[in-house]
Amino acid sequence: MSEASIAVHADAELLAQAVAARLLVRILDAQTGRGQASVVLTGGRIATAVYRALAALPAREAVDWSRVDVWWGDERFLPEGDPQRNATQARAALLDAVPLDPARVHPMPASDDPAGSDPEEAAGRYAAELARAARPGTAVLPHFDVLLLGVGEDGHVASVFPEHPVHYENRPVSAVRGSPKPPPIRTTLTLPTINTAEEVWLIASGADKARAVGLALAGAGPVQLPAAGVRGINRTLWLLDRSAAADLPARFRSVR
Ligand SMILES: O=C(O)[C@H](O)[C@@H](O)[C@H](O)[C@H](O)COP(=O)(O)O
Repeated sequence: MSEASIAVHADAELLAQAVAARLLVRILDAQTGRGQASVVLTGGRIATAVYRALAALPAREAVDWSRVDVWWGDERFLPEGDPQRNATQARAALLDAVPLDPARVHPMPASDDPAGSDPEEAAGRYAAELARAARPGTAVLPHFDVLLLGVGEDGHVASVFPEHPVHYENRPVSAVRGSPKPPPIRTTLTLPTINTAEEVWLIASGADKARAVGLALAGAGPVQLPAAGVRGINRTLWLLDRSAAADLPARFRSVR
């Protein structure tokens, strides 16, 4: 498990541009190293701004998009194509603009999925899809090169909310009912699943995130503040704008 490192950019727009450039390089590096890349997307405003910025980078053409696996860290349990679905937003911002192999794009199930409309079963189906892509042997999860997370004002990441029963879920993917952020029903990777990624990037912009970011980096408990429980295997990178970095603990202040 890696220690946190932090990069601070002037404002939300520059943050989105910088994260997009880093993500492009991360994908290229993964493809250079192992012939393919695996990215886990999330939802929310800053993540969508990153996807849009990546779609606008001319160097996106250097990526072999047919060898990129796309997974999701969480999803809002709504019908296919609903504009609030994280997958719908990612498609509009980036995925429809690059030549991905549709077989390597793995959205979480929609609420009107022909296989069934029960969120717990949907979480189970996604876990099975992950397992099918797992490395040979006993692994139940594929390799994730980089997993993106937004951070909520309450410190949630993906759809893991403070004090929510999802913290006690043993399966790799969980249904979430009663989400404090609408819509109330979601599916999410659990924190232990998130923490199998080689790199986890937590992206936050705006003054309303400063408290949660500060508490997470000060070592709050993960049940109270889920962002505090996130660690990538090789790297845990916090990507902040200046407003979100306003309450960093003293030992991190030099990065501002
Ligand atoms: O589906 C979602 O809503 C998310 O995946 C959620 O975890 C999001 O990333 C954060 O709430 C940050 O969202 P903002 O960037 O919009 O604040």
